[in-house]
Amino acid sequence: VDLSTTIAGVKLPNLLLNASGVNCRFENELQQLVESKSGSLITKSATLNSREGNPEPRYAPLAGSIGSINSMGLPNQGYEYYLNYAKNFDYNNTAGKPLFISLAGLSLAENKTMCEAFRDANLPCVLEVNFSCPNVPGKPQVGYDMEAMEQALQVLDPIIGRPFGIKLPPYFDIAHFDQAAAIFNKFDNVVFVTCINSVGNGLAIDLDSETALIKPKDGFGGLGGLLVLPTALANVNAFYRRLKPGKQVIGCGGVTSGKEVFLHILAGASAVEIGTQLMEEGTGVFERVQKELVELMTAKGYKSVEEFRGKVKTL
Ligand SMILES: CC(C)(C)CCc1c(C(=O)O)[nH]c(=O)[nH]c1=O
Repeated sequence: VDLSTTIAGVKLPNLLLNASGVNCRFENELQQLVESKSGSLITKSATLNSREGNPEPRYAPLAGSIGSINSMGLPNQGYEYYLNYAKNFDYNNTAGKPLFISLAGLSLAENKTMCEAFRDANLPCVLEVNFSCPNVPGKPQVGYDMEAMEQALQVLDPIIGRPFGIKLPPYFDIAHFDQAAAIFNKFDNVVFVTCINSVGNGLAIDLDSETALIKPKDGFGGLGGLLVLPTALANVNAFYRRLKPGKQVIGCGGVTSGKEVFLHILAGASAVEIGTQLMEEGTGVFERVQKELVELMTAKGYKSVEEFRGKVKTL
């Protein structure tokens, strides 16, 4: 069974990787991913300067293993740490794993500086710009501001100057799928979108203590895990149907087993990320999920993901 795939011109030995933000802030965590059965790895979204992030508790699993909530606040080592990691990365590593770099500038100027630095370094890593990053205070995140998103791409696309991707928040209105896809179709270097980032501003409350689970933002935080699966599949399929040929979708959201990876591929995903389940289970999740996916594909008679990618049937 062939689980390999190619994204932005780089070959992933298998289509599984971590969701940016989980197990990928520090070099030792990234090394664990290199040594795991993932097909590639992505770094924690970087800002210009290093950040400690929000006060803890800032992540919590939800009761009944239905998902997670987080308001990490972009804790990261600053973009130069990840640039240096990318410079020293062994691109010919035994597993042949490519490296993805996530950037989340707190302003367009920050994103410009970081993209220029990566361009000048001319490394084989693939950039993913996190559009869930905040915009002007009081305005919605860039991903929810179509004008700001297009303007950001008009500035960043020529600077990045080669194939890159965008991490997107979930959309819930068909008109937003149409508007966002129309924007991405204008930029030839935008070769993939990663759907979805966490479902924004949920509130998880503990019944016994009558208290929010996490400290930042009065307990408001992004939702992940199984509970976001249908929203993730919809976003993957909406962009799969709307993006020009040659552009791909990386699926993220709700993956706990081989079953959900299969569904993401059926919806149109070319690669699939694991966040909450990786946080809860550790990097062994990649071997388990890969085995389950192979068993499922074999039971269904599929030898490669191409045979069923995007082939979700409708009634
Ligand atoms: C939410 C932001 C802090 C603006 C960006 C970083 C981020 C975070 C985070 O660092 O809180 N958590 C997520 O689930 N997704 C993200 O993209």
